Amino acid sequence: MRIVVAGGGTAGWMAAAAFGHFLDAGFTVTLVESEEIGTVGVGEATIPQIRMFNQALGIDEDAFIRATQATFKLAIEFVGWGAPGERYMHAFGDVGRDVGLCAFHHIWSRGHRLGLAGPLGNYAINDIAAHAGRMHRGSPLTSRNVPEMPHAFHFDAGLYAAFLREFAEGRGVIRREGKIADVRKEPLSGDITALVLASGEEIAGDLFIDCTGFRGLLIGGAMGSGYVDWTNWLPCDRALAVPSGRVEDFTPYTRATAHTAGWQWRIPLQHRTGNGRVYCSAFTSDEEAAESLLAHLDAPALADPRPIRFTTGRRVEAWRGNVIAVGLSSGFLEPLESTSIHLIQSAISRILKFMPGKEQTQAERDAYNHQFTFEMERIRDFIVLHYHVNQRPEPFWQAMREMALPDSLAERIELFRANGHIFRHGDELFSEVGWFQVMAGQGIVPKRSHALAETIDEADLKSYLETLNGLYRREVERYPSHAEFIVQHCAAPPINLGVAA
Ligand SMILES: Cc1cc2nc3c(=O)[nH]c(=O)nc-3n(C[C@H](O)[C@H](O)[C@H](O)COP(=O)(O)OP(=O)(O)OC[C@H]3O[C@@H](n4cnc5c(N)ncnc54)[C@H](O)[C@@H]3O)c2cc1C
Repeated sequence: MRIVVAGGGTAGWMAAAAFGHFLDAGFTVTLVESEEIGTVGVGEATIPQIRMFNQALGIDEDAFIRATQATFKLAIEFVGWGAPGERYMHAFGDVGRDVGLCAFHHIWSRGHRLGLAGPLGNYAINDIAAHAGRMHRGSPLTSRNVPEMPHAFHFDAGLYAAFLREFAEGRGVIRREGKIADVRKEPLSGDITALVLASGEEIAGDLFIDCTGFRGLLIGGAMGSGYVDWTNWLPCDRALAVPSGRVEDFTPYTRATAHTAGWQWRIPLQHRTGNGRVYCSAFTSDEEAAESLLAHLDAPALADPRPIRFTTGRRVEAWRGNVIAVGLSSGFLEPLESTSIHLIQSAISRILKFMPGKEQTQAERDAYNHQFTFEMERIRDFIVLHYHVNQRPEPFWQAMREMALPDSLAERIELFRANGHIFRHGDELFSEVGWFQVMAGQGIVPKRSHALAETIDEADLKSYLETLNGLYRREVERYPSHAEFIVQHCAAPPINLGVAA
């Protein structure tokens, strides 16, 4: 069985690394990439699932951090999303602890209504550690009543692809440099039989993984799988990315700050900080966006802002014929919750589960595409939630507030407003805890408390919340600072990136 991966960005090299690691005799894996075309070069914040990918491949975490100039990530801080000046964290891991059958979010909501609860983040160890700029890995130091802190990473996308390339080539993946100019097809089935490079060389295969980025060269170009456009719900269509100088005390969290017609990311790495502005071209100009981006850096820019254009949405079919799209070729959701690299990982694990043979059936493709669509739509809803529930005054934000929502999201918000219920649907990515942090963080208050939360004595409720907060705070005080933790375990060699004139 010959697998051909088209494209060598994050998606291409993650796929090649996984195939090289998990598939042995009977499979060959060839990756084709073009240095001339290059990669999108962004995608530097992740969610904790990336650790499962690294662990499955047997990658040592500290070696990976050193190789990619990575830092740890415990949360995303949202600044100005509910209203200008407000801020909250979407922290990884649990918030509080359930009491019997009563979920913590119901307990907190009642405490909040009675004026007995502090901010939600007081009850999430990741939030407390992120605010304090502290880091710890593994079992808590003091007490088994304190949870572990799940973490992810910020890393340099270019260094990550290089790291995975070395890993993949070490496991037999063959890399071919060249520009894909055409494809050969089997006349009856329409399946691709070979990629034709500009040099005339042909690369034959049985299964083609399209990792050609926004171009979607194989899935869209050769196979004609259309695109479902979600611009009506997520109208931001441009981004500007710019690195800035290293900050000494880097935060263990990503920051996403709302601005006039979009938002700005800040991703601190060991050697520099990644920044970018995502914006809606119907509400602001490229010049305004660039000026505002540069005015909100916390260190000098190291280059000129790099423009990127995109259309939010997904492929109608991510698997068509013998082509499966992975990464940006399969669709795009803006990086507000750092989900794209996770979607790559999830697609790779789905491909490995299906592991199509030479004879592929439509039933397999339908099942795969159904799972892909479900996953994308749920994440889409989560991102739309951030935009929709706002009290910001600018025209862009008013339009976001007034837009008609996808039914699946409208139902979810209505249920939460009524009595604080949140239910995870199937194996969607974000749990009740994630949905709750964003709903509460952006100011949605349920009208009624859950009946079980109502039965808790007020004094008990107060003492329970105080105990949890005290326990987590005392634990976090023992942890080293994020910067100290990195020095102790995984400091990367310094890189001098210089400062743009
Ligand atoms: C503004 C922005 C910010 C983002 N931030 C995040 C984030 O914080 N976290 C996150 O998880 N994700 C983020 N993403 C998404 C993330 O960047 C991508 O998911 C990731 O980089 C994967 O890209 P890719 O490999 O699919 O495409 P690319 O990186 O574009 O790679 C495409 C590859 O295909 C090759 N190619 C294309 N055409 C040809 C051809 N004709 N012949 C040969 N080779 C060809 C290219 O050379 C390249 O190697 C962000 C995306 C954008 C746009």
